[in-house]
Amino acid sequence: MSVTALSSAWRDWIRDGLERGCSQQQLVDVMLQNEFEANFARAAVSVVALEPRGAAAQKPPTEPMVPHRFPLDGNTVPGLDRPVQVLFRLERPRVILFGNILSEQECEQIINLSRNKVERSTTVDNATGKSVEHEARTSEGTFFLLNENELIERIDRRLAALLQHPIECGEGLQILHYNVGGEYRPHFDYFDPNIPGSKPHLEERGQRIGTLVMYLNDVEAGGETIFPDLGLSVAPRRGHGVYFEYSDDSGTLDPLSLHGGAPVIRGDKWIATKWLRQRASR
Ligand SMILES: O=C(O)CCC(=O)C(=O)O
Ligand SMILES: [Fe+2]
Repeated sequence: MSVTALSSAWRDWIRDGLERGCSQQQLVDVMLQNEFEANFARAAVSVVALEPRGAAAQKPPTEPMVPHRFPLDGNTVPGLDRPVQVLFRLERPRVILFGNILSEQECEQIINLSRNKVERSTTVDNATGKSVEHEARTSEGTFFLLNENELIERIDRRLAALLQHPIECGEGLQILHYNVGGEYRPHFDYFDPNIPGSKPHLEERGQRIGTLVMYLNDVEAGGETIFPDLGLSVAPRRGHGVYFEYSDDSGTLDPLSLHGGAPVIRGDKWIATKWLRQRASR
């Protein structure tokens, strides 16, 4: 199945690409790699190319994106290289639990590639924007660059098609490992625009707009992803992933997206997180 609807993220991506000097054909080629239908991709690029500059600023705020981004035929998401299921969906804020995003083997492979690389996790310092260790985040972690190897490339492509967001506008996969007692206390994933430390991040790639937390193993007890203000907790299950959004098309941030990783009670917990950004690196 091909993608036949243009999200605002793709529209912004086309506009940015044109401003950076990419040819229309280069942009169309990337869209084809991301499962867009050829005529649609060509039309979309030429329409955006004809829009007056600064149109983004004049665009009226639109409704928060709605689940039609995931055209459902039955309860699986079509157009991917494996049958990803939708297990539950909350409309506002958007929270979707997907099943079967990753195979058992892919989960194992990611854990094995990460086991010797993980280091104590950090958080973004409010004042400086630098990464610092913090008691609120007692996990260890590592990153993969976009398309770092064949496995990560396959997964990044799948996630771009699933979330209908260009690969370049995603951050590299982050891997986290929590031992017993390890947790990530409730926090927002978006950069708080009122905090000086957010500035370099916002200038570089814009705001974060959504998060997909994928579970790489089953956890014997604890380790749920919790949304305290929604009264929602998601139990980790290998291959599943919980996706949530916190910024609508007009850039309004949603504090209901407060979330965390509850302490692991028994066993350990491995996750892979994909953060979506408004734009690619400049
Ligand atoms: O551990 C979890 O379930 C949540 C992780 C998380 O919030 C994050 O990586 O930003
Ligand atoms: Fe988070």
